[in-house]
Amino acid sequence: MKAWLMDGDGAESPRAPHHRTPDTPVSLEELKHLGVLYWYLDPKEYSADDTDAPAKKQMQAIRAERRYAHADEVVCSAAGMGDAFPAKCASFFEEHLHEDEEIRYILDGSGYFDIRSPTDAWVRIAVTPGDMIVLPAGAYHRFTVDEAASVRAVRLFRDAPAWTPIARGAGLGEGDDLSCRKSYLASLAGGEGATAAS
Ligand SMILES: CSCCC(=O)C(=O)O
Ligand SMILES: [Fe+2]
Repeated sequence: MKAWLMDGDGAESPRAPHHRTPDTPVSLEELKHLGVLYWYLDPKEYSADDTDAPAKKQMQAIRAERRYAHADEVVCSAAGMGDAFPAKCASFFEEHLHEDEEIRYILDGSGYFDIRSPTDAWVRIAVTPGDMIVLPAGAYHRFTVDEAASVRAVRLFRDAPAWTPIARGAGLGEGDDLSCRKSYLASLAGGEGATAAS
């Protein structure tokens, strides 16, 4: 996992890295201030079916602690999605939030999760196999594959899955009015988040 502040909003070419010049890395500590959680679970030691595989055990421990009852797999590629791939990519890349955490464990391929900094800059988080990431409820974010255009990931969820993305409206949009958004903003203001990755 690597993260950096993006140069611009990436709208013209979502799959390009969009590093600033000079590069402006964002540390794991700064991501923590944004409410992002991160683990590395060695993908060579992960098996979906073998509960004795070390990385699977680690995942089970995280799931138990954080009450992630639901798990499934998502394949995001032309091969995996066929004709639906371009439209799916477009919808993943629309800025949105969820009322619950977004949890992903990368199995194959790579991609970018983008999350807003407290000053509304985009922080780009590059993920590769072994990366397990949690984006907090109420945080505006988006996802894109990178130039290799393929990713396979485990999706985890508390209770029954509700993947509904809530778009950021213009001004006082839908997302801005939700209690999860207000809680998230309060968590930033209460910590050192207000100065992180700005
Ligand atoms: C790396 S997971 C693919 C994208 C996705 O599931 C999402 O954005 O919700
Ligand atoms: Fe999302």
